[in-house]
Amino acid sequence: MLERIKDSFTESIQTKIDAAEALPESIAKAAEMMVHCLLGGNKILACGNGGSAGDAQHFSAELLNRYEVERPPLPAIALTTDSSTLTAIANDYSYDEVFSKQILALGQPGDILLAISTSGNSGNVIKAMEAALSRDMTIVALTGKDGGAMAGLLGGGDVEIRVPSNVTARIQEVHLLVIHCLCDNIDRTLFPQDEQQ
Ligand SMILES: O=C(CO)[C@@H](O)[C@H](O)[C@H](O)[C@H](O)COP(=O)(O)O
Ligand SMILES: [Zn+2]
Repeated sequence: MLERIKDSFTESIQTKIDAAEALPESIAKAAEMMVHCLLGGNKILACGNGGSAGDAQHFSAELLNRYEVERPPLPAIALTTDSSTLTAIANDYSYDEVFSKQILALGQPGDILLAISTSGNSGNVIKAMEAALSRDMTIVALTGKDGGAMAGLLGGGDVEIRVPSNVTARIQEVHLLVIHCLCDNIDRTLFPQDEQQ
């Protein structure tokens, strides 16, 4: 078991080293899109399943509260938290529509969907992307593996941040780092401070 634990650390570190080579440009582009969105008075909607639902909530909490810099709250909504809405949509329609119906209600042109899936194949995240596109929103997709069906839905104005790994847990571990990089970029672009490095 000790060996398995050490192997998990090694694998996680290696995935982050690989991601540090592959992802900075797409993370910077996503952060730029988010800054532009927020400066325009728009908001960011986030969704995902399981661990990725936690990531969506982690992201919205950093924006609504704060990341590292003292600054005003920024507008973001995790679509994963309202159990009444989620159960009603899943019960009356289908689980695939739990995010898309919320986006059709709340999404405005210029808003961003942060769509998180390690496989890129979660049906409700795919439907969320379709709903976002129908609302003239742009998409930042956090994926892994081969990008799945999500990769094929993205247009030129969207960005995919695909973690170079086939292991769900390792991909999730990098997704969290990517989310913190996005928050850091947003903070430092919108609220530059002398004492920041
Ligand atoms: O956290 C984990 C696995 O580490 C799980 O809860 C995982 O997020 C769930 O199985 C998700 O349903 C996987 O969905 P996805 O990443 O393929 O979109
Ligand atoms: Zn997990």
